Amino acid sequence: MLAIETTSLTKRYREVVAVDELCLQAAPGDIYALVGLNGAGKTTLIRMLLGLITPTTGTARVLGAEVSAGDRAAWARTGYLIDTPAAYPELTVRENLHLVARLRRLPQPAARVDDVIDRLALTPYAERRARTLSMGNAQRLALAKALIHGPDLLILDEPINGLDPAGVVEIRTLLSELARENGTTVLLSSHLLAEVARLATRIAIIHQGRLLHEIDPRRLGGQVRRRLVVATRNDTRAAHALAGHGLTPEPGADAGLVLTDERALEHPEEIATALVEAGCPPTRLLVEEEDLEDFFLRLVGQADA
Ligand SMILES: Nc1ncnc2c1ncn2[C@@H]1O[C@H](COP(=O)(O)OP(=O)(O)OP(=O)(O)O)[C@@H](O)[C@H]1O
Repeated sequence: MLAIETTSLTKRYREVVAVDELCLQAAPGDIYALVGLNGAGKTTLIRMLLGLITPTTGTARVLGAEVSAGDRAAWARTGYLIDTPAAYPELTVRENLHLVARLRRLPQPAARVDDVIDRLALTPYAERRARTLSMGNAQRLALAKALIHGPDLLILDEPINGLDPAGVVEIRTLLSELARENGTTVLLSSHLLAEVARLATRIAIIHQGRLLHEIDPRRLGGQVRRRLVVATRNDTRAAHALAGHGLTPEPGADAGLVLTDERALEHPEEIATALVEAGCPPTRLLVEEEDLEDFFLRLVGQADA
């Protein structure tokens, strides 16, 4: 059974198509990341998955059941964080969490609250009023509320916004553990692409409401562009020598030469040897790889062209 499955899911607001015939699938234990420019449709998708808005056409299934507003069974197994972290400002962190535990009618609420405070490193702030929390700790409290009932599915809109670098690492570790050890499925949206590349098991690039590309980050290496950057003291001579070996050097943006020939990328040492033999040894030789950000911008740019 899939944790999330959408079939031609579409949401229109008058002339705006916020989500357009979207077909996505996330398996249990996936950390599925949605990335896209502002207005790409990520939040609209998340709201449909949570039953907060109804699709114009198409369907969404979550944990095996079609999403419908007010479905308590699905709500009991799902945790979510959307919009700005909302907590009762005058209540303490612990009181806020007790309230959620009571609303969800959890057995042994005090133990659950202690456990989630500990998991999210909120112990030093447990007796602080929510309004006095820093943005990062407010975000931790919001995550604690999403996690308190041990959900099978976590839906998180921008969960690492506002966290400091240490906080980002903590949340990454926590989400990875939940997915790996408990089989929790995590669907998240984020603009922090470097972080997404580390955390996610699948990445969906959403553009103008459509699924532009789906990536397995472990195989990103097979999909991104690579190039060999060579610097020498005499680029004209070096270019001539490399062309003599059947290669196609291009001038680099600043200086030096750029090669994209497969042979050059696989065997940069042959390039070094050829340049030494031609009397212009490399002062720099580096295989550069597009990162997720470059890859994302290139795909989005191509889609708009
Ligand atoms: N209630 C609404 N009424 C009209 N248009 C809307 C509504 N909600 C969203 N939209 C439009 O739908 C499109 C998708 O918006 P959405 O908020 O889902 O994007 P997003 O990918 O979450 O963006 P961001 O990264 O900025 O949060 C945008 O063009 C937005 O203006």
